[in-house]
Amino acid sequence: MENLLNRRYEEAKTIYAAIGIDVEAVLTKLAQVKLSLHCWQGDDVHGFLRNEALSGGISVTGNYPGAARTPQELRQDLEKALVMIPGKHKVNLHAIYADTDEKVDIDALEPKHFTPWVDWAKEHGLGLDFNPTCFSHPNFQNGFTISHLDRNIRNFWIKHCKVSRRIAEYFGKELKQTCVTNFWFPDGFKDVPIDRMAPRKRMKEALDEVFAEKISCQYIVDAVESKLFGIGSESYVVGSHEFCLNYAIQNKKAICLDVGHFHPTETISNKLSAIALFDTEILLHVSRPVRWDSDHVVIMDDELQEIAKELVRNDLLGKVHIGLDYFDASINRIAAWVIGSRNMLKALLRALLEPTEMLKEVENKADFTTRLAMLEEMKSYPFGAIWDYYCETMDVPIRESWLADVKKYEIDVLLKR
Ligand SMILES: C[C@H](O)[C@H](O)[C@@H](O)C(=O)CO
Ligand SMILES: [Mn+2]
Repeated sequence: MENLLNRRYEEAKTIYAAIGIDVEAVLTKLAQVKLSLHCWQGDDVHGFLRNEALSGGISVTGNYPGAARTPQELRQDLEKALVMIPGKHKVNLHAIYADTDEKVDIDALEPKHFTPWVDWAKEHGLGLDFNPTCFSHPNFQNGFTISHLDRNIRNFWIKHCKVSRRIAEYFGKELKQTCVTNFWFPDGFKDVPIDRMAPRKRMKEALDEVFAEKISCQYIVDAVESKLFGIGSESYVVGSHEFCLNYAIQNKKAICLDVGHFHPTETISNKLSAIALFDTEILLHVSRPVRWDSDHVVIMDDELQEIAKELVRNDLLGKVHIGLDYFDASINRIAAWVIGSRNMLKALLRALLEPTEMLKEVENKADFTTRLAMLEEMKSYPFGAIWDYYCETMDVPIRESWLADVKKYEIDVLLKR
C-alpha cells in the first residue's frame, strides 16, 4: 500500500512537472495554510453560557446524536476532528462558549472565563479566533442588537463587543498568534422599512464606540461580516455588504465575506480581487448555501474551487483568513468538520497545482482556446495521488479511512452522551 502510494505520487509528480509545477514546493505552501475551525458545528450553535434557543435568523436542522454538552466534550470532539485534517490550524470560538461555572452574562465576560480554552490551545499548538455572540439572548429584541432604537439595549451589545475584544487580545497575547475577531449582527426588518438610514447610522456609531479602544494588531484583527438577509430579516439587513465594506475600508478593519450571504447568483470568488486590490483585509466564512443561506457542509463544488483559485492566483494565501462557517445537525458533527476542512484544503491543493503563469500568458495573448482546453484537461490530472501522499506525510488518514475511526468514536463516545 505504502509503495503504491509512493509510486502513484512519483508518477503524478512527473505529470505535473511536465506543465511546470514543482509539487514539493506546492506541498510546503499548503502545509503553511491555517484554517479556522468553527467550534459551533460541534453543538449546533448552542454554547454553554446560557440555555437560550438559537436566534438571530440562523437555524440548525437535524437531531443526530452526540452533540457536545460541555466545553470538555467539545474539545474532545475537536481533537478527534483535528487529527484527521492535515496541518496546524486554529479554532474559532463564540462568546457563548465560555468555560466557567460562574453565572455571568455576556456583557461581563472576561479573559478568565476562557482560560481552559487557552490552556488547551497551548497544549495542542492551536491558535484561537473569536466572535461576540450577538444573538440567542433576550436583548436581541424585535430583530435588533447594536443598532436598536433603545440606547440601553445598544449599550448592552456595545459592552459585549468591547469585552469580546479584550478576550481576543488575551488569546492573541497568550498564543502568540493574531486572534481574528468577527463582528456579525443579525439586525434587520422582516418587512420593507420606512427608515433604512437611521439603524445604519446607529450601527456605525456603535461600532465606532466598540473599536474606540486601541488594541495592537499584533494580537487582534477586527472583521465585520455582512449579510443579505436572514430568517426574520428578509427585507432589510442593517449590516449589508455595502455598509460593512465601507465601514471596513474607512476604519481599516477586515471585511468578512460569507459564501452564503449574497444574492444567489453572486459569488465571493469574484469579489476577492476587487477587495484585495485596495489592501482591505479579508476574512472568509466558507460555507455552502443551498437555495439560500442554509449553512450546509462545504463540499468540493465549483465555487469552493473558484475561491481557492482566486486565493492562489492572486497570491492571497497567508493574507486572507480562511474560516469555516456551517452547521449541520443531520450528520455526525465530527465528520462534518473533517469533510469541510479536508475539502477546503483539497481545493487549495488543486489550485496550487495549476500552471497559473502559463494560463495568464495564453489569456493575455487572447488564446482562449488553450485556456479552456487546459482548464478542462487539468480536471482529470492526478491530484488525488498528491493529496494521498500529503495526508500520509502529515500523519493523517488517507482517503476515506478516517470514517471508520469517526464511526467507532460515535459508538464509543457520542452515543453514550
Ligand atoms: C455563528 C456565526 O457567527 C454565524 O453563522 C455568522 O457568521 C453568520 O454567518 C450568520 O449568518
Ligand atoms: Mn458567517
